[in-house]
Amino acid sequence: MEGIFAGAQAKVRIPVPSFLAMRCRRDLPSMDRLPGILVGEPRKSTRLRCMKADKEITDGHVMITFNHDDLVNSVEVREWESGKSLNDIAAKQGIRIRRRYRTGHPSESSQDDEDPPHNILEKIIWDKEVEVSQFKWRIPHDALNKAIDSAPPVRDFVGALKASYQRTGLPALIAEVKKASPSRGVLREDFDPVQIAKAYEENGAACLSILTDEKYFQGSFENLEAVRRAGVKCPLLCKEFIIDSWQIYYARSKGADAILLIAAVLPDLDIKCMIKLCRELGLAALVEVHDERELDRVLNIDGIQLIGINNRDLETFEVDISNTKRLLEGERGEIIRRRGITVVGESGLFTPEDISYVQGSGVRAVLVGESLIKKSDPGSAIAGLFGRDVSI
Ligand SMILES: O=P(O)(O)OC[C@@H](O)[C@@H](O)c1c[nH]c2ccccc12
Repeated sequence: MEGIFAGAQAKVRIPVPSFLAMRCRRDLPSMDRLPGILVGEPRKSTRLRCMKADKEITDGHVMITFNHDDLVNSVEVREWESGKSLNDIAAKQGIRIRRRYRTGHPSESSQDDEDPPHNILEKIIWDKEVEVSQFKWRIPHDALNKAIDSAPPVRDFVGALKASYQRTGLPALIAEVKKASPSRGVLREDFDPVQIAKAYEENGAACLSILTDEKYFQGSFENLEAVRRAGVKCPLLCKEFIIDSWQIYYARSKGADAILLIAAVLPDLDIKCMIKLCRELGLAALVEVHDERELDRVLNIDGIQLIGINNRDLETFEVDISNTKRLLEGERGEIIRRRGITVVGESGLFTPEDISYVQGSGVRAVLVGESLIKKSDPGSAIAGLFGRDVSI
């Protein structure tokens, strides 16, 4: 595989997703986890190497054009070229979640035995790495491309949130279709995702969030597809632990209108490239943060429209809704307002007081699961959550 090097002002076209690269090259360096950006043998050269856009790889394939400078100047690329591992690079950005496979290949040694997962989020990610690598081989790229071609059109997720806020004067609701969670166990036994989705829509939800992780949340991509096929008009967020651009294509093929990117898991360059990919596919990206450091990282990335502040610490499960207020105070809140970024308050919202508390902090949308799904009638629980009927 030949590397290409572009001159100072040239554009570098990079094939995404990385799974194609993985099919062509088995000797990828650890950085192949970045979404299709870094391939080749960086240690042998100080020059940036990108995969040559040859026909076999690019046929019928979405290409993303990166400004050459974006890549060369990226800290990750420079560090990678000097031989650092992805986990080291991520750790320098304050990311505590480590990846399981140092080389990116499940066939090679993992760190399970020496140093098992430190917390539940890390465990979820390690399992997800295995799951995604298996899926990628099972669903060939051509099939995925065809599925995307025949997928229903993307709806405007951010537009739906803004319209709802303007209509009601209350934070727009992203109602979560969630059967279970690792922190709370099974939330609802009689779980019919389509029925619940319709009830949420009828009762004023602006958008829906559909859990697709099976192992920890008892969700599925079938649920996402079924809700989309049932004619629900609310735009859909695919609630998945995304670590690879392949998953974004997959979510799109199943009818998602938006995806979630978790800053506690993804290095900056992953977030940048995934956002770019979302734009190419017409998807919205909800970028989730939990603390100031993550928010600062995300605010340094161009093109972010939607930031989620999770009140739940995914490493410890502790929930504290004052987290939203703390993060939006001062200059950070100012920057967000100036840029017109929509902030979503996530998790632990149960009462009209909770809603007005986060609204007062600057939130224009809320993501709510447990407090609705546990009620005998989740649809009519929406009016109870907001203190009034928000469907009119
Ligand atoms: O059920 P709650 O406390 O209302 O939370 C909903 C949502 O915020 C939560 O499910 C969530 C937020 N971020 C996540 C990331 C992965 C899985 C789940 C989540």
